[in-house]
Amino acid sequence: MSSPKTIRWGILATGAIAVTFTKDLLVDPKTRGVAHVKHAVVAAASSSSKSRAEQFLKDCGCPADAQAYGSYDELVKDPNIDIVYVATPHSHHYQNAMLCLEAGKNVLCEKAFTVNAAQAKALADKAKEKDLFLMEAVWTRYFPLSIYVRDVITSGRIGPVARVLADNSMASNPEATWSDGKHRMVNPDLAGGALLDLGIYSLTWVFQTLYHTQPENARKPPAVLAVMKSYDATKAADETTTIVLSFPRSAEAGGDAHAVATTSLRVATAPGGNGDTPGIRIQGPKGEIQVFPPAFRPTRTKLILSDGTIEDKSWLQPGPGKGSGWYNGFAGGKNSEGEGHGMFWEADEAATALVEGRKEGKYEGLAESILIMEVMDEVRKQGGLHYPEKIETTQFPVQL
Ligand SMILES: NC(=O)C1=CN([C@@H]2O[C@H](COP(=O)(O)OP(=O)(O)OC[C@H]3O[C@@H](n4cnc5c(N)ncnc54)[C@H](OP(=O)(O)O)[C@@H]3O)[C@@H](O)[C@H]2O)C=CC1
Ligand SMILES: O=C1OC[C@@H](O)[C@H](O)[C@H]1O
Repeated sequence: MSSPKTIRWGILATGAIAVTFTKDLLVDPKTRGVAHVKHAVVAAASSSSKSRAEQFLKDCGCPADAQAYGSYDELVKDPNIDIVYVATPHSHHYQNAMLCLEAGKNVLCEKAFTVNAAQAKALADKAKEKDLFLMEAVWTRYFPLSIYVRDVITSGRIGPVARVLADNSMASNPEATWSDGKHRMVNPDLAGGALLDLGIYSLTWVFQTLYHTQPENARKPPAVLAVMKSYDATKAADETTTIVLSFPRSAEAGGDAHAVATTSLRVATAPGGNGDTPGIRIQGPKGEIQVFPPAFRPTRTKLILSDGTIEDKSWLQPGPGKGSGWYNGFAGGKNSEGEGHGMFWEADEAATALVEGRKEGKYEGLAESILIMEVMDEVRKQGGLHYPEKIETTQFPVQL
């Protein structure tokens, strides 16, 4: 067998998810049965200071020779980097990813990909022009759990999917948790609110089950009906959003399919713990697949068929051994002992694409990311949610 190809990563920003992702990059891929690629963290940049980038590299346990930069401009000029992971707030993704692409760097960019579809399209066009890899970091799509769910659907075990109910909500007590309104979850200047941060996962489940499982030539954009409630403290970022979608389908494929995607910062998918309440239900005439919360990092599925079959599966993330006790950068629970976080699956896919010369992610290409942004644009239009022009613009560069 040939030796694994090493992909060299640069980390753009040093916040909570950058820490989680970088620690996952450092897990030996063999612990999850991956032998064809390896990851090296060769640099990180902080817009705040070089010393912050140095501290980040140290805290994550990166090799001592990894380079620290005090600006993103310096990072993208580093010739030793194969791909940059963009981990800034949504508001900044467009400017930061464009900076990378203009500098000739491949990009894995955190979700939500951009603030709107026009920005997503502009990034896709730039990646194409420069012949670079570009992928939205919707990590959940790359989990073995998600692959299993899509396989159950395409194998026809529940029949043609007729309806999907998908929720990703957290009772965050926002007035107390983010009382000054500056946090990215509620700050309109950072494209805050439930939809772009959490609702993207509800839509991810809808799209990966109702859209991505269709043959490419049969995939059609859905009709969308939405309501939004704004968060009182800002009157701008959304607190609760509810979306009804109808996917056109041929009669042979089961006819039109419906979905309800919900998200909230006020109520929880499963109050009192992730227990026995499925956050996602994928329903067909022969049964349903349930996925248990949190929607972004589920570890349990239940297939219930009308013939009495029940397949209850646990999907703990593999990891480096007992008691790693890693920091989990967000609400929703701690990793179990010895587990990795699960962000390495998307990193493996990005690395594999680079090795194979592919320019897009396998389980969510750019056209699908753009379509989901178009759906979110429509939801915001119907719900009356507008972000400041400086973060909606496709102009580049703009100082944010
Ligand atoms: N996939 C997942 O599970 C998760 C994804 N995310 C996504 O990752 C992104 C970042 O989230 P998270 O890490 O929680 O956010 P943080 O606020 O913890 O970190 C964001 C980082 O971006 C940089 N930054 C640059 N400009 C700004 C600015 N004006 N305001 C705030 N930060 C700025 C800062 O790094 P520096 O100073 O070093 O430049 C900051 O530390 C978001 O898009 C979010 O949706 C978040 C959580 C989980
Ligand atoms: O992507 C995410 O998943 C987990 C949430 O806690 C976080 O807010 C969000 O950005």
